[in-house]
Amino acid sequence: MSEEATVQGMETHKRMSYLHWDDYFMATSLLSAQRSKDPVTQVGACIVDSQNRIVAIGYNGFPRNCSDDEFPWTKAKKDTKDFDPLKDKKMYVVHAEANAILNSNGATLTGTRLYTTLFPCNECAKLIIQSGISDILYLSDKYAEKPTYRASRRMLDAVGVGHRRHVPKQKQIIINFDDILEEDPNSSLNLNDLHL
Ligand SMILES: O=c1ccn([C@H]2C[C@H](O)[C@@H](COP(=O)(O)O)O2)c(=O)[nH]1
Ligand SMILES: [Zn+2]
Repeated sequence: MSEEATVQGMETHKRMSYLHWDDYFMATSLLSAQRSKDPVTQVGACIVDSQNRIVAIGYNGFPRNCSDDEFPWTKAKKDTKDFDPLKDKKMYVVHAEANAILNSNGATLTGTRLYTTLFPCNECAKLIIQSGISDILYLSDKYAEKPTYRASRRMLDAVGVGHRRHVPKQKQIIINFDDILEEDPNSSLNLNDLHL
């Protein structure tokens, strides 16, 4: 039997395949990460209050008006003879968590949860602690062994900011603009006409 009960083509029961809150907020972070121009790691973050309202979102990128085409997206290699620290993206990138906190526009973040696609670094951990965020849910912890991430964990543990890896309830969430347009008889938009 299908999840949505149907009588004569009319849905009579609530839809059961709706998104779980945590998947919803992590998916929001992932969607936000899609805005990032970083060719290696795209990070998205979403801050949510105790009533499950999104307070702010952010992704990793250069500061406002610092051109994505002028500043470097490369990682400068330390042990090479032409090493130039000014050619390293880390000098310029604002991290996703920092952008989310800045985007909260002064709202109180005490007791909020942060959903992030990557476990936060030490600099982000400082901001998270100072802003009063009380819990972190993350997806990837790919840099766990690096000193900056160990320092982050150390600070978060010292002050009791919770952190756990989010285990998605759903394997995937598909967003297909075509589906919406196809069921709209008034849509004159044909996705094949879009210039992407
Ligand atoms: O807490 C964090 C840590 C890192 N980021 C961003 C900063 C960079 O744009 C990438 C990491 O790049 P790699 O090439 O994988 O080192 O992730 C962040 O937003 N938040
Ligand atoms: Zn960071």
